[in-house]
Amino acid sequence: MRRPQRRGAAKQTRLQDADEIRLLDEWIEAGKPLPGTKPPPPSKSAGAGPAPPAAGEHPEYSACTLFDELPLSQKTKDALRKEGFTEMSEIQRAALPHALCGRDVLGAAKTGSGKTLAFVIPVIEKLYRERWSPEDGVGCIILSPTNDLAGQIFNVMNKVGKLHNFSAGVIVGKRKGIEVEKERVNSLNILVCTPGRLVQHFNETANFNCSQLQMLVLDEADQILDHGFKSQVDAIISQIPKVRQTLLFSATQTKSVKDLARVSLRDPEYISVHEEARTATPDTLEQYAMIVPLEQKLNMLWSFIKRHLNSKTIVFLSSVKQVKFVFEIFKKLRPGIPLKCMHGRMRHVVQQAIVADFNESTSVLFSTDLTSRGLDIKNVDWVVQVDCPESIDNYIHRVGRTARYNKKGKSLMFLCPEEEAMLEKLKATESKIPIHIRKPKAEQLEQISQNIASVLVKFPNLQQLGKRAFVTYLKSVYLQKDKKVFDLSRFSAEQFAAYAASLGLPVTPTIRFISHKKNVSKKDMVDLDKKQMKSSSKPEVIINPQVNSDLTMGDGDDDILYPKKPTADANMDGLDDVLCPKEPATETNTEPEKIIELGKPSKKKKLKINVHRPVGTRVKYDDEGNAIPPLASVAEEVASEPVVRKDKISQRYAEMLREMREHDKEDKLEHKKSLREKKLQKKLKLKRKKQETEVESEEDSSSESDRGQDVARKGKKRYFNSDDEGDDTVKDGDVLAQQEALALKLLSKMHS
Ligand SMILES: Nc1ncnc2c1ncn2[C@@H]1O[C@H](COP(=O)(O)OP(=O)(O)OP(=O)(O)O)[C@@H](O)[C@H]1O
Repeated sequence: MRRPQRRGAAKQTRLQDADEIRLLDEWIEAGKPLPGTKPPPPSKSAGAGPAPPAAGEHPEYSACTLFDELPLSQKTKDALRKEGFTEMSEIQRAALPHALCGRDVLGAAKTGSGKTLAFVIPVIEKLYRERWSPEDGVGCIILSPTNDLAGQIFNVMNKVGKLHNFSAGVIVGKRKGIEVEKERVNSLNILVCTPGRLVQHFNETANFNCSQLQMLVLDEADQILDHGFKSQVDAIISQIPKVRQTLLFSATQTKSVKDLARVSLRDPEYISVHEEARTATPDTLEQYAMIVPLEQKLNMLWSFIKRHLNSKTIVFLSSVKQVKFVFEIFKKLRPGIPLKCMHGRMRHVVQQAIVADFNESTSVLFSTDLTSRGLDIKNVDWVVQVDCPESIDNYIHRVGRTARYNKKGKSLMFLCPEEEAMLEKLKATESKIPIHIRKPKAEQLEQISQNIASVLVKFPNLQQLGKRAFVTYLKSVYLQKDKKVFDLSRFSAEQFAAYAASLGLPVTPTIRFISHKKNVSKKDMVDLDKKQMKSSSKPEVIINPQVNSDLTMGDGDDDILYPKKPTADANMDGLDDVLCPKEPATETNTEPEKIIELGKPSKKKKLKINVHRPVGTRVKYDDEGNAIPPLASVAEEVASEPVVRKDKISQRYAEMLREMREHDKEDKLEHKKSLREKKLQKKLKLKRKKQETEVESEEDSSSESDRGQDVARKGKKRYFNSDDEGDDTVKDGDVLAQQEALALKLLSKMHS
């Protein structure tokens, strides 16, 4: 019962579709723009909505401004409206009318201007009007240079084509799951893929057939037609029909006839909507460049991030190793904002997760050029190019990750003084890049080399990564084609050493590939390594004095790292956001890990006194608590002279001798004085005693007349007192005679 009903509904739909397709074909044919024409500037009434066409009437669509005014299927229009796309961008207005009527298009427009819809819509409409069904196999191939960009295009395709019945698939990543893919690839109508993976299917998948292909699209066409993809693109072209529609899009389009001949374009419409524009980059983008010595780049990057904690930032570095190293190190130092990293060595699912996460959060994404093209991430505030872009095109694509689709954005590029030729190229009139030079003050830089060195001590595997980051950076410069900009021979051995030190490395890694260079001799490098090995395990950063003085030259208004409060003037020149960024995010831990935590644990040590210390080797300390070796305090701090000066030492010895003699003299005088005092005391004592005796004898003589019984009593007593002096016995002679007489009397009585 239900089956006939369903069949009936399907038939009804088919009939409706057929009617719509017939109408669309007529409309497209009747209103198609003349070859080589551009749409006129949008009229003031644009956006008011389409006037309903009268029956049988086919309104002009080559000059329209709304998607609804285009000869598109109702399903596509409905999907576009649901996704919020109503008004067309410039490239869409210019490219869609030509593409819809089946012409080949070579489209160029600034980054973030909506090129994706300019090719996705014609793809869907073409297959719809050709009444393509799943059984018809591959009808369209879209080539993208990277997995992520292919995924992004596939998502747009899904949104715009969600009401249609086509099957579409994204073919990217590694070989994992390829067997399942081989079984399904022939039933997909639209393939979004990287060139390599498509060639793989041509080579390995039985019955893989693209003989019915209607359309070939190359996004980032200049890159896909470049050397890197040459053999793959040639292989693909050889496998697909010559009669097809071809669309090529990029922000930096190839004009090479050779390239175009390879993809056999037929009378292509060259649509470059911003050719006459004042700038090659979005008008809403503010662009800055700073001259930063190689060894100061990390300090500068750290200082920038610390001062823009509320900004979503993409940081471009030139190699995977550098991305990994800077990401890991900064993560350990904790700037106070979430950090992410992205490079080609990650699995595709991980890349997807990172992009999705970065899309939603305010964070810093360290990346290689993997994300420099096409990636459409919401609300990126800053693009920072730590390493010089390899070309102007590369610069345009990198900065194009911000200021997308009329949104504001800013970019900052660090250039080594040796790479200033790139600045000249960018500033050349034909480049059309309005870039401003900013000279940061030296005090704006937070020096983090020592902190990095401490992290490396704690995490030896990071030291290995640091070495590799150092080597791969130099290698990437060495391998660049543009020698006017990239020339390692302009760097001195000292600069390499300072750069290594800025990465926290204790010694400069060996750089074999530049040992043959003229002005960086092998001897220089070896000498430098030896010097560093001898001097200390913590390398010192050598700052080029010329560059350092340049850094201090900036005036206050150039301030990117130390933004000021907005002033009327700042607002006038559009620098307000640079000068006064948003308040830092409130993070629980915004401070970098202390060096102590990163290095060895700090324990309070007990003060030990070395009793076995040889005499004269006592350690002295300066005002900041640094140990001074004996006699070092007399050394003069003149870098060009010997640290310890002999004449100063002998002068100091003479002074010490004079001081000692003076002390000796004083000591002797002191000693003499104390001796004299002791003698005096003794003398005084004797004198006092003598005086007392004299007083006593005077008393005796003065009372001689009254003595009577008292004298006898005193005499008796004094006699037995042996302590009395001799003089007294003489004075007591009478008493003795009396006693002798008494004794004789008693004796005679006894005998009788
Ligand atoms: N007509 C439109 N209306 C509103 N938003 C649009 C429109 N067209 C495109 N956009 C939005 O503009 C953003 C940039 O579009 P898209 O990624 O296609 O730019 P692009 O020109 O391909 O940039 P790139 O050169 O960097 O690859 C996307 O977020 C997209 O959704």
